[in-house]
Amino acid sequence: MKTIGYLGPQGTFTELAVKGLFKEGSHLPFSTIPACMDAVANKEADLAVVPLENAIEGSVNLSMDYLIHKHTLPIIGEIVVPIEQHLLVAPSMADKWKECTEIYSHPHAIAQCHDFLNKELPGSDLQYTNSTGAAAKKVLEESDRPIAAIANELAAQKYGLVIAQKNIHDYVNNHTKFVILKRPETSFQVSSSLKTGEKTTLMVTLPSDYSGALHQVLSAFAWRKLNLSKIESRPMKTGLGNYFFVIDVDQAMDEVLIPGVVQELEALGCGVRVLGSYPCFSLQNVEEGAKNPVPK
Ligand SMILES: O=C(O)C(=O)C[C@]1(C(=O)O)C=C[C@@H](O)C=C1
Repeated sequence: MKTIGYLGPQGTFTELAVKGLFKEGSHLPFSTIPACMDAVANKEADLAVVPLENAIEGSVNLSMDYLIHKHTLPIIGEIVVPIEQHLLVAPSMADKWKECTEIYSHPHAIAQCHDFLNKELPGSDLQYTNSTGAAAKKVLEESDRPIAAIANELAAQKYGLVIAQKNIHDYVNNHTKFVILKRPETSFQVSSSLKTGEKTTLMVTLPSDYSGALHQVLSAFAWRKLNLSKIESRPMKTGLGNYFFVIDVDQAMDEVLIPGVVQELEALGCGVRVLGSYPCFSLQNVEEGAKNPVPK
């Protein structure tokens, strides 16, 4: 039976992703994203599920940077989860939620709700936690104080809180993409009826900064008619102006086209690392009850 590490505690969106995709195996919460990835590298867990990108707030840089700079953990799957942020308070604060002076949540969750917070709770202190689940737990632990958490329905159930305001995220179509990581030497694969497609993710570094360098990189994909669904630059952390690119190709690794791109880029002097070629899944059309199961 495999152990799946996730960003905990119970009641996070990452737990929803894990519960949606893995019907078997034991689910092990970790309090930070790095701890989750360390657990796979150290063989404490077989797989890790961590958030990578949100539709409103963009990339979860901590996950991406840790993957690039700390551990070489291949991506073996991606799962997209619809995100509904709610304002949770202790039952005694249900009718007095406007009196809350401190709002706790993960930085991404707070960023998804800035309009709501400005309008409904102006002047409140925004306090960052490692996850939305940790924020809900904090509200339970300090239920005698006027504090609230931004978190999901599962967290409300788990920590005995009430939803004072539902769907407080500023834009509809809020989704977060999570990736599933394994150790290089293991051979786990993820399969599920929730599959929506396949993807290959490459990390590319340029040999030096010269005019047209990125254009040359992109042409290697373009003339092969390989569709890219994402390109993002992140600092190499070696000095100002030094970047690497993370490129998502809209198809699985094949025997000709993607290896051809890799060879062409290497011939140009680029560094190329395949971060993974993997199936993509989505919880978008899963019924509410299955998406937000009440924890046992
Ligand atoms: O805190 C959680 O519940 C998480 O799973 C983390 C996370 C994130 O890192 O973006 C995941 C989804 C939401 O976008 C908010 C927070």
